[in-house]
Amino acid sequence: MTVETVSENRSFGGRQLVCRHRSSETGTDMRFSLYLPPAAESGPVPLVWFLSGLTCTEENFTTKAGAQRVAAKHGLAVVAPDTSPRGETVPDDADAAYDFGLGAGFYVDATAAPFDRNYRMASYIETELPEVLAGAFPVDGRRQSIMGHSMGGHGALTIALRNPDRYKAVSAFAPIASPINCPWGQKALSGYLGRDEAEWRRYDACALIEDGHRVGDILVDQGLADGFLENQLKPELLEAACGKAGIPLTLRRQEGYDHSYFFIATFVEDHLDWHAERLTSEG
Ligand SMILES: N[C@@H](CCC(=O)N[C@@H](CS)C(=O)NCC(=O)O)C(=O)O
Repeated sequence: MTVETVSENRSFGGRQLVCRHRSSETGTDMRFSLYLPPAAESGPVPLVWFLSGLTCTEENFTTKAGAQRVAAKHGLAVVAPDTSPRGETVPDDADAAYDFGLGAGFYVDATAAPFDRNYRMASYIETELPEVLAGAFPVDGRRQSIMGHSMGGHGALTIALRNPDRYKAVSAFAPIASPINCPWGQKALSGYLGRDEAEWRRYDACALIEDGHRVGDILVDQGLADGFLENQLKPELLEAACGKAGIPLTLRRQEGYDHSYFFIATFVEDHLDWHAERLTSEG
């Protein structure tokens, strides 16, 4: 499997890469960013996944979150994939809206035409990209964790809930708590999966928890000045689902913070500390 380096920059003693490869899942070229800390020079390091939100590419988190310093401190690799397949032949939203299609893959495997050909972001993140990374870089597949923002927070929670043995930690910034119960999610799930709502449940963190899926514990930060809080994000639904299931959820409601990367950059160190603690403890 060929992985091409698009750019490389030294950062906090490590390497910030942007890479491109051919994806068999999406049928397109895909880009991701990968930070390798100085510790990766001497052997495989734990790998943290960051899944981004609507409109993002691999670039937003990489250039705005300031994660490299903390990742270097803990000896963590951090991968930030793109949020959808892209290219001339990839179908987009009929109105080219920002919340469906390009830049809005929602981390599902689409089953509805014409999206089912390319929009296979669940399998891409869960299966294909881990293999690509393990084959090309000094990352330790037995020590992985996952976090994300907004649509990517939904992705991180749902992927962790479906693969509890794979990820040793999960956290989210302003996640879409229950896509079944918000306009962004309803548009995405009906467009990618069709109208049968039973098929939507494996892509909804609250439904997965209701259906018996479990993770060890969850950290969520949510800004209280986030314009999407009430209509789209609804952390109270995750709080209720975790409460009922007995999943320890640390939900921090942050006064005055909005939905932007200024919010993420403020708390990214707390999240990487949380991940490092769980990635480096035995068991
Ligand atoms: N463009 C949309 C908002 C999209 C949005 O806020 N995207 C978030 C993720 S859900 C993001 O990370 N945007 C890119 C950035 O801030 O760099 C709007 O105007 O309502």
